[in-house]
Formats: sequence, structure tokens, C-alpha cells
Amino acid sequence: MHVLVNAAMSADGKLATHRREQLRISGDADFARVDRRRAEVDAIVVGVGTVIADDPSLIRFDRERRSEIEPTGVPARVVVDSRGRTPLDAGLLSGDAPTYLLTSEATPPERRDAFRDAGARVIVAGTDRVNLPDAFGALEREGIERLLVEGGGELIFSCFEAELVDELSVYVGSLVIGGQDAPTLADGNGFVESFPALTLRGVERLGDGVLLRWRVENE
Ligand SMILES: NC(=O)C1=CN([C@@H]2O[C@H](COP(=O)(O)OP(=O)(O)OC[C@H]3O[C@@H](n4cnc5c(N)ncnc54)[C@H](OP(=O)(O)O)[C@@H]3O)[C@@H](O)[C@H]2O)C=CC1
Ligand SMILES: Nc1nc(O)c(N)c(N[C@@H]2O[C@H](COP(=O)(O)O)[C@@H](O)[C@H]2O)n1
Repeated sequence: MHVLVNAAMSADGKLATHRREQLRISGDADFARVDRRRAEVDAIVVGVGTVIADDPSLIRFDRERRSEIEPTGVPARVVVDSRGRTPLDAGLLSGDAPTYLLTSEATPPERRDAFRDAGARVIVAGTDRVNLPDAFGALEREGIERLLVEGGGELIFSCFEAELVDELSVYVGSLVIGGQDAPTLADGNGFVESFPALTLRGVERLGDGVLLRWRVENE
């Protein structure tokens, strides 16, 4: 499996304001690039914090690019949600794309059934919290080879912590958001002694911001 993390942050490293409301950090050129990347993957992944904050639908992608590389199918949507907090009327449960709910045993069976009734494919991995290596392994067995993780910061940190990330792309927009409680690119507990090593692969001006691309050097 190949895992790409892509997100947009302010010059001070924030993904959104401290109110955790969706914020347009990318400009048109970067959104068009993200749509191309979405078209190239098998699934787009977000954490339940992002679902609650943004209610994304994740069905926007560059359809021309998709038809060039993959004549059939659309990218699936995936939410990482240990306790089944995703609202049953969430945008990513509607539309034609398949949706996976990666959850844990903490979600009661009847809540899991409600997600199935809403059309989701439910994968249980972990006792209290989603075990990401196991959950991503289950996605792989479903034929999902290319994953695009869009955030938010807590999920991105966990993906790095579990050494699941192969590639990192960050669009740095020309704004300062500030706020010690605003989400950053990698939140969670943070690393203390050993840090993921990155190799810089690209620096590109896109509109009024900069796209940075790294390869992740997992051992
Ligand atoms: N600028 C950008 O590019 C983007 C910005 N955002 C912004 O980010 C913010 C949301 O980020 P954030 O609050 O960090 O939430 P996340 O979207 O990262 O979701 C985190 C939640 O996912 C659940 N989860 C389950 N298993 C795991 C696991 N193994 N590791 C980590 N999380 C797990 C947890 O909830 P539980 O325990 O209940 O399961 C956790 O609280 C919003 O403001 C949104 O707008 C989001 C995406 C992109
Ligand atoms: N690349 C990027 N740039 C920004 O400025 C953003 N705010 C985001 N947000 C991500 O896109 C999701 C919404 O997508 P759809 O509207 O459903 O297509 C949002 O939930 C974040 O994951 N991304």
C-alpha cells in the first residue's frame, strides 16, 4: 500500500482556526492539484474530527484525470472513527462513492449496523481506538492500494507514529492563523526522541503559496 498525506497549512503551521471550522487555505491552483491527486488514489481518508468540523463529501476529484488512469471506479471515502461519532447524515455517507468506516470495538454493534444501513462498509480494528496498521491492512485486502490521507492533525500524527506514511505534501498558504489550540499538521502526543525523517522532493510556487513535497524514510 502507498500512503500519501496531503494537507494545507498556514505559514504558522495551522490547518484551521481554533474554532476548527473549515478554512480555505489552498488557492485554486492547489485545489486543482489536490483534485488530480484524489483522482489517482483508491481512497481518501479523514479522521472523525474532520468529519465533525467540515462535513466533507470527498466526491470532488478531477474526473478527466481519473478516466485517463482508471477507466472504472471512483475513489472510496474512509473515515477513522473509534466510537461511531460520525453523524448518520454526514456528507460522506451520501453520493455514489463507496464509504468505509474504520472503527473499534468501542462502537456498539447497533451503531455499526446503523452505519451499514446508511451504506457504509464497516471495518472493526482495535479495542478502544482504531488500530491503523490493522485497519489499513483490511483496506488493502479490499483492493485499496493507494491511500490519500487529508487530515486532520490528530490522524496525520498517528499515521506517522505507526510509520504508515510514504509521501507528504504540504501546501503552505500565505496567511497566519495563530492560536495554541488551532489544529496543526501533526498533533497527537508529538514525538520526543525519534522523529520521522523526510527527504525533500520538491518545492514549487503555486499561486500565492508554496507546495512542499517529501518522501518519508521509514526504517
Ligand atoms: N487544511 C487542511 O488541509 C485540513 C484541515 N483539516 C482541519 O483539521 C481539523 C480536524 O482535525 P483533528 O481535530 O485533529 O481531527 P482528525 O480529523 O484528525 O480526527 C481525529 C479523531 O479521529 C479519531 N481516531 C480514531 N482512531 C484514531 C487514531 N488511531 N489516531 C488518530 N485519531 C483517531 C479520534 O476520535 P475518536 O477517538 O472518537 O475515534 C480522533 O479524535 C478541522 O478543523 C479541519 O477543518 C482537516 C483536514 C485537512
Ligand atoms: N487541500 C486542502 N486545502 C484546504 O485549504 C482545505 N481546507 C482542505 N480541506 C480538506 O478538504 C476536505 C473537504 O473536501 P470536499 O469539499 O468534500 O471536497 C476537508 O474535509 C479537508 O479534508 N484541503
